[in-house]
Amino acid sequence: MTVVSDIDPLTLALQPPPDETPEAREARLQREREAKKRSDLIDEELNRQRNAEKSVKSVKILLLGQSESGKSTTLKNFQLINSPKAFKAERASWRVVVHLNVVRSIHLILDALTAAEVFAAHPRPYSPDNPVYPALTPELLGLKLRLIPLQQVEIALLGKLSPHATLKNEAPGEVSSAAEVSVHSAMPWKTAFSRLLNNVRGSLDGLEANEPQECREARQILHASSEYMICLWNDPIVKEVLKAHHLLSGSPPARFVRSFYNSFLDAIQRVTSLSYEPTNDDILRARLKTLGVSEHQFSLKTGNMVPHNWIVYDVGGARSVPYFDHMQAIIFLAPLSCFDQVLAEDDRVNRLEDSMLLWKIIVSSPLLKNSNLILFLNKCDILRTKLTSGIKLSDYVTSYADRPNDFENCSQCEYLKKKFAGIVKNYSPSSRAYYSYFTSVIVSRCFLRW
Ligand SMILES: Nc1nc2c(ncn2[C@@H]2O[C@H](COP(=O)(O)OP(=O)(O)OP(=O)(O)O)[C@@H](O)[C@H]2O)c(=O)[nH]1
Ligand SMILES: [Mg+2]
Repeated sequence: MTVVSDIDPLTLALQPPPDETPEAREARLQREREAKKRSDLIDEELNRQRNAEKSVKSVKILLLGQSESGKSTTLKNFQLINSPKAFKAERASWRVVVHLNVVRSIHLILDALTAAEVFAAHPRPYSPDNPVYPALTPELLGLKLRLIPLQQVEIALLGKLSPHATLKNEAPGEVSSAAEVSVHSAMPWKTAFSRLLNNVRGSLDGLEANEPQECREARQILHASSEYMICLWNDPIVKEVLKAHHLLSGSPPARFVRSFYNSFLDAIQRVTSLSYEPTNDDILRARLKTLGVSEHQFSLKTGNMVPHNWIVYDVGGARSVPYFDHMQAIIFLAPLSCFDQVLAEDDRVNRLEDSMLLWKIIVSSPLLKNSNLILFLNKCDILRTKLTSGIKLSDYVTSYADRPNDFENCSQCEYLKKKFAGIVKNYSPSSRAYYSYFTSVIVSRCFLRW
C-alpha cells in the first residue's frame, strides 16, 4: 500500500531533523535569519535598480544639416564629453583617417598644379571658368614628381579601411581630388580596423608591433615625403595656383567647392612623424564623410539631474527626413562660414542658401512638428577668419547690403540668426521650443563652455 503525505516534498525536505538538539536548532534558526536578511537585501537592490531604470529618461535626438555641416563632429564632441575612454581607444583608427586627409589635400594641390601645366601648354583668355594660372617653376615640377608615391599610400590605407570606406565618384586604383573618403555608418569600421590591427581596444599601445605591413610602409612613405609636402604647401606660387583654382580666397571672389580650412597641412611634420598619435583635437578635425544613418547612445547625467539616456542619430548628408518621427529634439547644423561656397554636387547653388532651404523643409515637416528645435549656427571660427581676411558677406548675401562686415560686432551673425528664426516663425506647423546657438563644434568640449 502506498502512503501519500499531505505535506509537499519541498516542505518535507526543509523540515528540521526529528532528533534536532536545542543547540542545533538555535544554529539552524540563526542561519535562516541570515539567509532571509541576504535575500531581503537582494530584493531591495533589484527594486532600486528597477526604479532607477524607470527614472532614466530616453531622449531621442536627430542630427541634421547639409553635408559637411558638422553633424559627425558634434557627435564626436558629445562622445568626448560622455565616454572619453572609448574616444581615446579609437585613436588607432583615426590616425589612418588623418593620414588619408593629408594625402587627399596634397592630391588637391597636385591636381591644381596639373591644371596650371595644362594652362601653360594651352593658354586661354580669362573667364571665371577658365582662370589664368601662374607659370610653375622647375622646383615645383620636381616636387610634383617626388610626391607620386603618395598615390600608393592612399590606395594602401583605403584598402585597409575597405570594405568600410569608399572613395565616392572614383574608379578603383584612381586618385583624384573630386572624391571624398566616406564610410557607411552601418559599418563598424573602427572596430573592424582595430581588429585588423590585432589590438582589441584599438589603442596605439603596442600598435606598431601588430601593424600590417602596408600600413607601416604607408606611414614610412608619408614620413619620408614630409619635407616635400611642407615645401609644396609653403610655396607662394602654389598659393597663387590654388587661388586661381578657386581653392583659396583670392580675387576675383573665390567659389570654394573644397577648401583647406581644417586640413592638416599646417601640421604635416607632426602628423607624419613616426611616433604620431592623434590628439582629441585631431580626431575632431579628421574628416570622414558619413553615408546612411548611424545610432549612438550615451548616458548623460549632470549635477542632480535625472539621468538621461541619449539616443543620437547622425544622418549623413541628410536630404531626406520623412521616416524620422518621435524625436524629442532636432539639432540642425547650419555652417555660417559657407556663405561664399557652392555645393560640391551643384556649383550653381550657394551653400548658405541651401542650408536655409533645408531648414525650412525640416521646420515645416508635419512629421517632425512635435520635435523641439535646436539650431547650431556652426563654423563661427571659420566665419571669423573669412570676414577678417576681407571676404564680404554682402558680396554673397546681397540683402545684407552695407551693414558692417567685421565679426567682432556680430551684426552678420545676428542678421543670419534672425533669418533662421524667421523661418521657424513663419513655417513651423505648431508652436514648440526653439533654441539657437553660435557654435564651433570643432573645439573640444565646446558645449561645456555655454
Ligand atoms: N573649423 C571648423 N571646422 C568644423 C566645424 N564643424 C565641423 N568642422 C569640420 O568640417 C568637416 C565636416 O564635418 P562633419 O562633421 O564630417 O560633417 P557632416 O555634417 O557629418 O558631413 P556628412 O557626413 O557629409 O553629412 C570636418 O573636417 C570637421 O572637422 C567647426 O565648427 N569649425
Ligand atoms: Mg558625417
